[in-house]
Amino acid sequence: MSTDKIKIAIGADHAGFEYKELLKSYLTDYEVKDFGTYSTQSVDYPDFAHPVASAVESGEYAFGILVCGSANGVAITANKHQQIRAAICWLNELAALARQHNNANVLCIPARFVSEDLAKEMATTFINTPFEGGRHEGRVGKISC
Ligand SMILES: O=C(CO)[C@H](O)[C@H](O)[C@H](O)COP(=O)(O)O
Repeated sequence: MSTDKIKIAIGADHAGFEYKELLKSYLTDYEVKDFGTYSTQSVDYPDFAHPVASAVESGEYAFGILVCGSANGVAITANKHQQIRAAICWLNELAALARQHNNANVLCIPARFVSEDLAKEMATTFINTPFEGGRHEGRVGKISC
């Protein structure tokens, strides 16, 4: 039986693994697919950011959440995908603005720089904040070369 839950693709490297597990347990109102990594063993973040970005880019998943130590690596990787707008957020207001102004579809969380509670708050805010459109529509449209 299909669910009507919002579909979320989540991924992390070893530095984001524990936050990914925390978010999976927290985001029970959504259909969350875990693209790995699956332990704290050192791995390469592109190996997990690309599959999440592709899953969102395909349209199968509404949003992606990527977690690594600084969020820089996963964001740089995800933004290589033409249809991805990945935003690094370290304040809840930034998570809201990424959706409102940039129509971001991937949230990148710096696990080594934010609390567990803030990570959970940002994820919920990101998923539930609509894009404002209006003056932002044209700007976002100019992002893709
Ligand atoms: O974005 C990153 C790298 O640009 C992430 O922060 C990685 O999680 C980090 O580089 C991992 O560092 P480590 O010393 O290999 O754990």
